[in-house]
Amino acid sequence: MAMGMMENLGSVSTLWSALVSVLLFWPVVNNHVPAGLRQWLSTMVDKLTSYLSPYLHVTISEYGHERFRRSDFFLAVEAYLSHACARRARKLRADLGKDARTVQITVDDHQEVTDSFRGATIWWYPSKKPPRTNVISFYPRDDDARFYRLVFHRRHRDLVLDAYLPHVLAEGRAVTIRNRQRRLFTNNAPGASTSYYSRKSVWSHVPFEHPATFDTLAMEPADKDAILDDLTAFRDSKDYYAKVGKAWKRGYLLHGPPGTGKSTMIAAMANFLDYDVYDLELTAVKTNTDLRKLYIETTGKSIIVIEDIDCSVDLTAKRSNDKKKKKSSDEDDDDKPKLPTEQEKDEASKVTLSGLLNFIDGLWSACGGERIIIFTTNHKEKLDPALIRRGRMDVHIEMSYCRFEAFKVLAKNYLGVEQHEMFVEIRRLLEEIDMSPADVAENLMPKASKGKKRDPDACLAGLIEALNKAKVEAAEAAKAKEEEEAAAAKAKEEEEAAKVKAAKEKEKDDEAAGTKVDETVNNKSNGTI
Ligand SMILES: Nc1ncnc2c1ncn2[C@@H]1O[C@H](COP(=O)(O)OP(=O)(O)OP(=O)(O)O)[C@@H](O)[C@H]1O
Ligand SMILES: [Mg+2]
Repeated sequence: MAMGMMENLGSVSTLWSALVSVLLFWPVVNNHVPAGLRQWLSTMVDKLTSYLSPYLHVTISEYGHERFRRSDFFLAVEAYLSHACARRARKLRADLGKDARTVQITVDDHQEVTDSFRGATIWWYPSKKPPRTNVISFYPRDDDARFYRLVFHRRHRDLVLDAYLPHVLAEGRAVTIRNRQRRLFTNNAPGASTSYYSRKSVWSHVPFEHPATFDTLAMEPADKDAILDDLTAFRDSKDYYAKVGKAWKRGYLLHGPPGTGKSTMIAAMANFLDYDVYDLELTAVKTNTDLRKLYIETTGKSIIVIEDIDCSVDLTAKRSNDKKKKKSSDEDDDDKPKLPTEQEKDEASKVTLSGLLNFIDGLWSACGGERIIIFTTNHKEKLDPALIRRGRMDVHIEMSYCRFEAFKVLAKNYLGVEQHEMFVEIRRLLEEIDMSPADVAENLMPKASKGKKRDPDACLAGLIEALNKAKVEAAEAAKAKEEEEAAAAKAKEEEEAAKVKAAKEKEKDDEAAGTKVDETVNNKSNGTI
């Protein structure tokens, strides 16, 4: 920021600057004086105007201290002005947003806009550095860099510098976040490179446009409210996490049978929190180092997801093998340093459980905050307890089969029906039959092939039919299982009986053999054979 006098804003400052321009800048603009004299004149103008004018100005440059990166402050001001003041401007600029879909409206260069803050009036003036025709710049941006200049009365100096500018920064950032196109990142796309040495980004992304929300998510209302409360508390707890010295992150484990809404829940969470989603495919990560790099390249306000964690890497087995290996090497420990074997080298270059634990909560989690980590699995019991203990996976959410309350949400979403006479029957069936919300939803969809319009009666009748069919199938499956178990038990019983019989026969044979030996011994002692 540079402070000094302003030339052309506000009624009083306009007068000053017009006067100054006419008297002093005219020859400068026309290049009628040599460069050295021009600079001296310019300095004198600054001194004179700052002495005489009651107005101060602050300049916010597009490239700040960094030559290749647009200053965050500049971007925040741009967003703030578009949001708060553009309505009052007469000249606007329209650009294509970063996502190349939305139109971004900003205040045009040289277009004055006014803002007021706690009784103070502030004039904003977007502008552009004039090109320096006789200078060849190494940095092309030097010649077309834009800047914002704000002008205010000097009696508001403290208010503007201490309160207004921080307010503009915070508001501008909030607007940027609200307007941004959220993204779905993946490490398993052709454009992404997970190699540590590659210069390419390790993530590639597409716009995140999943329509799921908590309103459309079918689950018990009490469970849903508990999750919403937890997410809200997390989002608003920046200060709390800082106070207790914890990285600002939270882990969720979503477990349950297929089709119960785990992936849908993740999308609903991302939409609720307005976060990006990083879909981490562990099987595509070669080493722990690559895993670390992936973590470092995630940004705040994001959800990092590892789906089907039990299938991704055989982490449990690896750790127990490691333990066994360690034990056996301890046993024949002869105090000699050993070089790693080829197999050990190979193991070291893979993603291991400890690598994943580091990923979740190690040193690396210190870089930035506001991240949610979600694992999903169909088999919670297969996971290593270390991976899902509280503190890593803070909340365990069981996604279960569709019961009546969840069904009501689906009926409302899919059919627009909140009450129906068939609900009583459906409630009874759902209480005794395990059907996933995905299957229930499928039955509520109109059958396109029949070319029918969405008819709630037909859809609900179809669901009842499907539930009854599932009931019969479940009964048959249970009967078959029972029979299988009975057959297995019978086979085991027979096996046991055969074993007992064989043992008895052996005993009998042994006894018979023993009598024969006794007789021989007796005969020997009597002198007869
Ligand atoms: N609880 C639910 N609420 C609303 N829709 C659901 C729910 N569960 C499943 N669905 C519907 O079923 C489809 C499949 O659900 P989803 O992919 O979320 O299941 P999942 O639990 O992730 O399954 P998997 O374990 O196989 O990954 C979704 O597209 C959604 O339309
Ligand atoms: Mg899923």
